[in-house]
Amino acid sequence: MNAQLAPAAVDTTSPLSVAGLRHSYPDGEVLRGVDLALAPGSVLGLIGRNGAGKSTLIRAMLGLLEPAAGEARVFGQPALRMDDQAKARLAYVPQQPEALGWLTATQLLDYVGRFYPGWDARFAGKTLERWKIPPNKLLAKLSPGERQRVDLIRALASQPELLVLDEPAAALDPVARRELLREVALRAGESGTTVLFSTHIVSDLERIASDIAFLHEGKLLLHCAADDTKERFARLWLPAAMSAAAPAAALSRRRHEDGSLSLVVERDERGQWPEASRLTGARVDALGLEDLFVEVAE
Ligand SMILES: Nc1ncnc2c1ncn2[C@@H]1O[C@H](COP(=O)(O)OP(=O)(O)OP(=O)(O)O)[C@@H](O)[C@H]1O
Repeated sequence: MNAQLAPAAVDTTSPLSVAGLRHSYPDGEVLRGVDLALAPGSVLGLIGRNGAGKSTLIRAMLGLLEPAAGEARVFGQPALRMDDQAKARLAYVPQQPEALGWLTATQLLDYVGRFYPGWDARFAGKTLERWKIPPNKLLAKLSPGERQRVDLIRALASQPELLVLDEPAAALDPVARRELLREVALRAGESGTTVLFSTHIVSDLERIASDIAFLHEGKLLLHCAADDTKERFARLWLPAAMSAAAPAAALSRRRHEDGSLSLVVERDERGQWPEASRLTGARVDALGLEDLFVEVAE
């Protein structure tokens, strides 16, 4: 478990990792020192509010953007200088579909399939049908959801070892979203595919993520096993008279109109809640993932 991660050296055994990543746009700093390494076969859900920097982080992790500082590695290689073999082992679906609007879905899939040794043409054909994509319509004329589904089919049919999806559910209806999540979970379970997906839909995380990373104001606030969150974090409520006893280390702190305090707290290394929770009148409430996200992101 890592809350407020300390800077780390890049992990060369991880399929995808970054250390000390910083990046700024003219409007200001977006990533302020991110360290993150995916375990092989894990499904990491990257969550954060709109504009938190998720897409920027993903692009930097894949070498599509040169960060101001820090290092990203894919299969142990520097992301900015990945060789073709490494590129063929990964699939990335960006939030915005790539151009190529003059091709039909069938043409696109036939074309890109040639570049991947493990291309599963049968899966591509069957899924086009199952996901009801008009195979012979120009991509430019498809709806955003249909277009996104073509990109997802393209990513999955290449049978990647590493699958990176930036807001994969953004343009999908609930049925398509559920199908996609099922497919991703299947890949991770059966083929050991390592998956990174960004989202702000907490229920998607709960469905398939083995790990979650929470990006907030350019930093990773949490990075832990998804199942751990209920055990490790809670909301501590202290009446006004006890607010001076509030622990200094809290992931969030909110003062109510009556002077009472709500804090998101974490168990210490001995598994104990902060001392203030044992004061008479203090209350510790369990926090679901959605509550945790809302409390900390506010
Ligand atoms: N090319 C760019 N030039 C300037 N600013 C940018 C650029 N790309 C992103 N930004 C800014 O950087 C911040 C982070 O953007 P980013 O797209 O990485 O966030 P995000 O977490 O993926 O957001 P969302 O959930 O809304 O997709 C935003 O404030 C955005 O306006």
